[in-house]
Amino acid sequence: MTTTGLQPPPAATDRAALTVRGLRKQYAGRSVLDGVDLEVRAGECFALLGPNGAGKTTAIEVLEGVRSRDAGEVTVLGEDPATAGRAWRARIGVVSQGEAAGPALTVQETLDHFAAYHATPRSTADLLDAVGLADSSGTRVARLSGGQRRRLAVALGVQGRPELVFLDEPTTGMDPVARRQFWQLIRELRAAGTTVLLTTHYLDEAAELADRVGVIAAGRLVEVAPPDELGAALRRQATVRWLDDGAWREVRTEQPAAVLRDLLAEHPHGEVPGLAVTRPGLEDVYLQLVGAGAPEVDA
Ligand SMILES: Nc1ncnc2c1ncn2[C@@H]1O[C@H](COP(=O)(O)OP(=O)(O)OP(=O)(O)O)[C@@H](O)[C@H]1O
Repeated sequence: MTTTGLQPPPAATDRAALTVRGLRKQYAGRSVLDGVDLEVRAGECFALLGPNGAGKTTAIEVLEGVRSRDAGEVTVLGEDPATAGRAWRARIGVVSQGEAAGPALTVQETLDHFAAYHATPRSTADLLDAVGLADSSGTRVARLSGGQRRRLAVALGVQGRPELVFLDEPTTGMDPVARRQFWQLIRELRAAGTTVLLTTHYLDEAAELADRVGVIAAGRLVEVAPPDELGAALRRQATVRWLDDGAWREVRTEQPAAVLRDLLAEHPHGEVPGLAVTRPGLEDVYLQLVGAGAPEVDA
């Protein structure tokens, strides 16, 4: 695997790698996906965020062609995953939440074994390096830690040089070093033009890797935007906080400078005690979008 140094990644193209229109899915009459529309461009890294049970895995499995849908149009690399054949499957890589390999083989044997299923597999040595498993190549899969198993799953998912790779919570259980190693792998895949669709609960991961983030809640995509533009209306709101005779005062405003001017005019000879101006970060915005407990933003 080659490293990309400090070169910027190539821009995603205008060509769609996948499109989803009106995707619906129910389990036992309970709606999990309630009309999802989504387009991921070729070469793009797209992160799907959402709380537990929001339907991320269901959506990704429909796109992988391993789960049926009740309604909607889905096109992935030009084909409907529900009917696409082996040639199409060879063009996608899958890292699911489940176990990716049997327990009896070693890491090296596992990668060598699955290499035979691909026309032009990445070399086992490169994969071991890329996911940081070189020192564990002789370890049986049964003896790997949870985080090491995730690394092996990631290696297997990208082994066949897929055009499009689906990663469902790829870094769950990984230690911070392994996560950063994984991030580097994703940057390298993206630099090579691979389209990446991942789900994650880590907002820093989405911010670090994704060109765009989609937030799914109550069966719908409630917002799609680049990470630093997510919840733009919410982010415009600043909170000005200060101590007034020992009691905290707080004002939410789109014009914090005006509030500060008034405050400074009231304190001509000294500091405003406890003064702070903050804006919501990605986590605050996310919590607002999924309706989970962050403070309301006033107009
Ligand atoms: N095979 C199934 N049969 C019945 N219900 C299911 C099935 N698979 C998932 N569900 C339910 O559908 C909802 C969405 O599940 P899904 O796994 O797609 O969510 P998720 O967003 O991936 O969650 P998490 O972040 O916890 O992985 C959940 O309430 C789950 O219990």
